[in-house]
Amino acid sequence: MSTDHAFPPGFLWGAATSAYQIEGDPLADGAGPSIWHRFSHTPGRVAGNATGDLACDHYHRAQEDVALMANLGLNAYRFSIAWGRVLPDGRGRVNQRGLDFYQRLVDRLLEQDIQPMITLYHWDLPTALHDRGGWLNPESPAWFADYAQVLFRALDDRVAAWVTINEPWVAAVLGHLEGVHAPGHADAFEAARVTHHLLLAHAEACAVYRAIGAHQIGIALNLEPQYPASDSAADRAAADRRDAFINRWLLDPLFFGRYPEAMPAIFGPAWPDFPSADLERIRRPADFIGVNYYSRGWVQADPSAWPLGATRIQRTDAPSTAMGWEVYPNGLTETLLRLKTQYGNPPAYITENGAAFEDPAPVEDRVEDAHRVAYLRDHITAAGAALQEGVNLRGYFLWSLLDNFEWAEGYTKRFGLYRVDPEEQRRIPKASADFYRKVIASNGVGM
Ligand SMILES: OC[C@@H]1[C@@H](O)[C@H](O)[C@@H](O)c2nc(CNc3ccccc3)cn21
Repeated sequence: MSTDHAFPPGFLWGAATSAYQIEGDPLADGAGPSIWHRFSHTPGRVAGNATGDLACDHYHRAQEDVALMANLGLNAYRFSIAWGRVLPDGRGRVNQRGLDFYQRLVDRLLEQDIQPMITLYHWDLPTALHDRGGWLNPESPAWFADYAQVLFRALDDRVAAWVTINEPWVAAVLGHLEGVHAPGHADAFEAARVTHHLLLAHAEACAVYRAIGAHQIGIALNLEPQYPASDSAADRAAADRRDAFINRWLLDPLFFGRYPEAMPAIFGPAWPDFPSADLERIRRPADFIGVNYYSRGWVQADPSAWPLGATRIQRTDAPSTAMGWEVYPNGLTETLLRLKTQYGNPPAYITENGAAFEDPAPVEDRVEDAHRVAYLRDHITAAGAALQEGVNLRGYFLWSLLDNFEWAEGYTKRFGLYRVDPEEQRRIPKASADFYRKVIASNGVGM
């Protein structure tokens, strides 16, 4: 069978980044601090006590980075807006200099025929709102809708697609249950309410957009297919629980207006009785689903592992990335096919896909990242296979354009097509950049 999966004309080939991970200078021009600024400046929270103060200095190098995107041949670029740059207090007063940065960025992208896809929230809540309860506050969906409206009015004439929230699951579970992401809470009673308010925030922003917007709006979910480590009934049940916990917890309310039945059993008393009217609002039809795919879960039953009684185990007989995530391209095809067979085949974008590897040192200003080239080739081929099965896939956004601030891992994990070291700020091309340029030029993976 040919592996040359031709993609349809108009398919979007993009790259993805987020504000806190690449911009640097988070308090410039009157910006207000975010929970990631506070978290990364708290000793011991991030590897090497790294912060986003430098990152890729994109706030001052945006023109250079847009030239890189044009040189790759991207026809789309997914980036996020730092809420605190636009609304330093999270609400009310607009910081025009912060908004102007994004106006200029959008205009530069359009000059290069690169379509902007803007993520409104990629985890960097203003501390001013966190100090009022943050996503635990029932007012938080309204705060988000007001912020979204400011951006819709300022930019919707030039922006093809909006993503409301990036990975509500990660924001809630890593930030409020496991405590390894900002704001660093480890409270069983927070994650379910934070997730619910993030979904309501998505719904309220969609409602505002329906009234004033003219393009597309969606949400980006981290979707990870779960497989039992053995065919034992215990492992199969554990994989089902982890599938509900990671995938269906978000998919089912967004598409069916209900949470999976497993959730109250998983969380017990920490699972509130959510009003059905809320679920009806959450079920508002967004225009597309964003799929952030990296790997699959290989799941073993483990009664000691609260709250699931299941753990994701590292396979020793399969290749994995520097994050310890198994390289499993078929999981991308299976995840996309699931959206077709179980969730009504909605318009979908792969809003993130990529890998961190221990890249070799640059030689003559180039990095030979053969592992990443292989990962990308296999996953783009897997996306093409899903298209051939009738999945309503509209685009692919590679994570990431640049090596950047990888959250709690700091700068120790590199996902970029270009190598960046914060202390010197050069953009050193990798072999994967050349590979991706060829994929875009031929609209698919050849041979
Ligand atoms: O880790 C790579 C990227 C990260 O840099 C992005 O900001 C974020 O959107 C992102 N999401 C995933 C997949 N989900 C995930 C699961 C567990 C921990 C962290 C992220 C990977 N990534």
